[in-house]
Amino acid sequence: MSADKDAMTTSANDLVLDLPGVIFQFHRRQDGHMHFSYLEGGGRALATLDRRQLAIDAGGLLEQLTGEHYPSIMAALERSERWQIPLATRFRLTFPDASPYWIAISAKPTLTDGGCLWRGMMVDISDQVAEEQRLRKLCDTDPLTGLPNRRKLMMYLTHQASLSARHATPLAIMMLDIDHFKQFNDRWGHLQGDQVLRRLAKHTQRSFRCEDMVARLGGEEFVVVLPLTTLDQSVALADRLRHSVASCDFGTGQGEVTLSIGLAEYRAGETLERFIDRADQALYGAKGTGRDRVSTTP
Ligand SMILES: Nc1nc2c(ncn2[C@@H]2O[C@H](COP(=O)(O)OP(=O)(O)OP(=O)(O)O)[C@@H](O)[C@H]2O)c(=O)[nH]1
Repeated sequence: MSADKDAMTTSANDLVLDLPGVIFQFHRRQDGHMHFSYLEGGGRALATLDRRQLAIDAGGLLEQLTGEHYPSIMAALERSERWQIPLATRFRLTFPDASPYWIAISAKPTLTDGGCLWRGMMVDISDQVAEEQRLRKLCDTDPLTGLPNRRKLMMYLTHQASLSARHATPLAIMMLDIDHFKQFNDRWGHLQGDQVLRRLAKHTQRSFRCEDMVARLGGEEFVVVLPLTTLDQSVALADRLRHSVASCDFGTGQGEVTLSIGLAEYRAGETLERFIDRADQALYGAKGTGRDRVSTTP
């Protein structure tokens, strides 16, 4: 028999060991007991799993390995069993001292006397998820400063505004703009201008708590979202930032960079456009009354 023919007649049992994932049969009894009655395949994740334990009782180990994803896996099993629809979900497997694996699972349910049996496969999608995360970060990040961009800002602000409206908690935003930046660029050059934008981004981020988001709206305009902060509190924070920036050397000497800052506190029910516009109007108020100042009014 030729080598080609040998390769074609390889049995399914041999093939399964070389799969880049696993095929399985998983049973859940009505009393909640779960086990894998079959689990074979290749791939990095399977090598680290305690298959003997999973064959006897999978519940504890699954809960331990999937952590915060465990409830959503259980909910997906529940839906699949109740409606007899294919199980299709993804989850993270976490092992001590190793990076987590992302696994996609796809299986067909069959009702049995004592519960439900799923037959299907699990595939390691860690590389794909890492790529998705890289692309998402790229979509959400301003390339010059590394700060969240307008898209990310709007998503965060939408979430914070809804929390503020639901819990009646304060939410403020700070709109900041470098004064006479055109003159700065003209005098020191565009590259030095870029350097100022990068350093100001870092400086501003370091000045706030991690739940406050500093984003670049575009040009020399930045926004800081301040959850659980009233207008009065935001005035104090803005003044502190303004003073620290004015006394900082961004590479061309102290006092070369100053900020005008506009502030607004969210009013439940108003649109985000209106909220941002009020902060913008306040910023124009600060520009119109001399710059290097903080304003809450147009
Ligand atoms: N270096 C650099 N400059 C930028 C960037 N984005 C916008 N600018 C410059 O920022 C300047 C903004 O100018 P203006 O809108 O006239 O505002 P301004 O000169 O700061 O004046 P006021 O805001 O009224 O104090 C323009 O010269 C833009 O070219 C950037 O990414 N890098």
